[in-house]
Amino acid sequence: MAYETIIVEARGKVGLITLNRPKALNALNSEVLAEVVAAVNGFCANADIGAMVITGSEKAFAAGADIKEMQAISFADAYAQDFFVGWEEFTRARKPVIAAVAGYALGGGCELAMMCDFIIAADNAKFGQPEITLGVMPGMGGSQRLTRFVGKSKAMDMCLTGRMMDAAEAERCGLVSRVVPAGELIDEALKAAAKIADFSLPSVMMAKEAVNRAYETTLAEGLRFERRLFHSLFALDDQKEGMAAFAEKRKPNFANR
Ligand SMILES: CCCCCCCCCCCCC[C@H](O)CC(=O)SCCNC(=O)CCNC(=O)[C@H](O)C(C)(C)COP(=O)(O)OP(=O)(O)OC[C@H]1O[C@@H](n2cnc3c(N)ncnc32)[C@H](O)[C@@H]1OP(=O)(O)O
Repeated sequence: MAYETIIVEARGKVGLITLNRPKALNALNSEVLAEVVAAVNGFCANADIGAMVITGSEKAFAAGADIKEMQAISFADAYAQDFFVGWEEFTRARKPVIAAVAGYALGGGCELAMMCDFIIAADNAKFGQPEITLGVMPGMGGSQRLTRFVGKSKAMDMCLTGRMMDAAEAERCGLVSRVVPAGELIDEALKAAAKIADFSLPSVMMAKEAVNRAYETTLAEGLRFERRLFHSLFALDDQKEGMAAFAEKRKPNFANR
C-alpha cells in the first residue's frame, strides 16, 4: 500500500509508523486515520512483527484533529457518519503499540497516544486537550481515557482549561510510562518494542488483553480473567521453553506457540 500521510517501516521485529504531515504539525485527518489503521492492521497480520511504535516529529507527535478539515462539518454529517469511530479499530490491535511522543500531543494527538499501550515521552513533549478553546470538547476518548489514566481532578483541569502539561507532569501523573531525552526517543521506543517482540507472542497478547480488561470490568472478574489466561499459557510450548531456559541458565527461544 502506498502511504501519503505516514511513513511505514519494518525495523527487525518492530513495525515503525511515523506521522508525516509536518506542515500541519501532523494534524490528524481522514487520510491519516485510514492509513494508520491500515498500517497497524498490516503489522498485526505480519508474523515477523511482534510490536509497533507510532511517532511523529520532534516538534509534534500530532497537534490534534485537522481543524481546517473539521471546520465546515455539520452536526448532521458528523452524527450520520459517526466521525472518528474508525479509530476504535486502532484500539483493537492485538499486538502492542508504543507511542513515542515528542513535542505537541494535543487533542486527537493526545487521544491517539492514549489509545496506544503505553507512552514513552521525550523531555520536550507537551500533552493537552485544548478542544474547549475551539468551542468543542474532546471527541476521541480524551474525557474518558485521560480521566481513567490521571484521575478526575487533573483530567477536568485539562479538559476545562485546555492547558498543556509537560513531560515531567505527564510522568508524575502516570499519563506516560517514562521520559527520555528528545534525541534518544526513537531509539528507546524501538528498544522497548524489540524487547517485547522477542517474548512469546501469545503471552504478550494475553498480557495486553488482561491489562486493558482492567479498565473495563470489576476487580473480581478481572482477576478471574487474568487467572484463566495464565492457566491457558501452560498449554503452550513457550511456557515450557521459557521456564526450562531459566532452569538451564540460557536465553529462551520462543516459537510463539
Ligand atoms: C474530520 C472528520 C474526518 C474524520 C476522521 C478524522 C480523524 C482524526 C480526528 C481525531 C480526533 C477528533 C477529536 C479531537 O478531540 C478533536 C481535536 O483534536 S480538535 C484540535 C485540537 N488541537 C488544537 O487545538 C491545537 C491547534 N494548534 C495549535 O494550537 C498550535 O498550532 C500549536 C500546536 C500550539 C503550535 O503553534 P505554533 O508553533 O505557533 O505553530 P502554528 O500554529 O503556526 O502551526 C503550524 C502550522 O500547522 C497548522 N496546524 C497546527 N495545528 C493544526 C490542527 N490541529 N489542524 C490543522 N492545522 C494545524 C497551522 O495552521 C500552521 O499551518 P499554516 O498556517 O502554516 O498553514
